Amino acid sequence: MNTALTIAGTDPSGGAGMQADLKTFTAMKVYGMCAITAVLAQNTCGVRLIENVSIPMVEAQLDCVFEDIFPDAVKIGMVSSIPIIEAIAGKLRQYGAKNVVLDTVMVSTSGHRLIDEDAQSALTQKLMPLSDIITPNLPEAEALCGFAITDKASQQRAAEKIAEGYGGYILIKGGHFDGGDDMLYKDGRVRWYPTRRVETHNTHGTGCTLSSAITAGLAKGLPMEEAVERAKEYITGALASGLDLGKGNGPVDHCFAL
Ligand SMILES: Nc1ncnc2c1ncn2[C@@H]1O[C@H](COP(=O)(O)OP(=O)(O)OP(=O)(O)O)[C@@H](O)[C@H]1O
Ligand SMILES: Cc1ncc(COP(=O)(O)O)c(N)n1
Repeated sequence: MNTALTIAGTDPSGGAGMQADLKTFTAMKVYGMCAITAVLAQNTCGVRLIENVSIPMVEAQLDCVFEDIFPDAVKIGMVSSIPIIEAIAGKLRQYGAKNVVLDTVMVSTSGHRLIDEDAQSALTQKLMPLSDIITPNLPEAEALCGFAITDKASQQRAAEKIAEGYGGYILIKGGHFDGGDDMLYKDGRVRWYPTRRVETHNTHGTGCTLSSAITAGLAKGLPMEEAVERAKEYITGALASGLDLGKGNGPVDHCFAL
């Protein structure tokens, strides 16, 4: 069985963070593992409290995984502080982690900041160089490229700008364009993944789910373009299934195909 590790924060209501990642790994028949960076009190309505895990605990969790069950792919989700980012970068380098997917989590759907403002540059300087793909949404891509993205042409220019300091794949998700398409970019090559828009407010954790589905595909040995294609099919199916839970933006149905 192929194996995947997520390094992420928690969501006790089960729709985002490591809970979403592990459900996605399981639904895609990959053995899922998890190192927790922060414990969050959150639900479909919003984030109430965040407690970062200590650095020795982050490092020890990663040692436990890498020394025992070496993951075929690794996803990095919420990493909120500079010391946590540095600890993760050190361990990924020490163990030679492969197939690294970096979901550049900055702000939750509910508008809560999930990364310290001063940690954003550590994310780009320390974790991006270790990643095979980054998966920013539109606001995150704007933060990375430094200008506004208003249409497909500027979405592509943003990827070109981000690529000036980064050699991996860049997937700029178009979800925040009200059903815009996702764009995969590398070395001047562009591939668009059309979005079949689902009319729903239940979108909590879509970014987490898409990036962990890509991670599962890479763990199975799929080439990047195919891993993104399968992941896009998976998130569309999970949204379209019609699960309706919670009082806010509900979770997607990770188990729609089981
Ligand atoms: N209503 C929708 N219908 C179809 N696909 C959607 C919808 N909303 C989001 N998606 C898809 O879900 C994926 C993640 O999208 P989005 O751009 O919302 O990322 P995100 O902002 O990181 O997600 P999150 O809500 O977890 O923060 C993309 O592939 C996007 O096209
Ligand atoms: C632990 C954790 N990681 C990531 C997200 C972003 O997901 P969303 O933007 O859908 O709230 C989240 N809410 N919680």
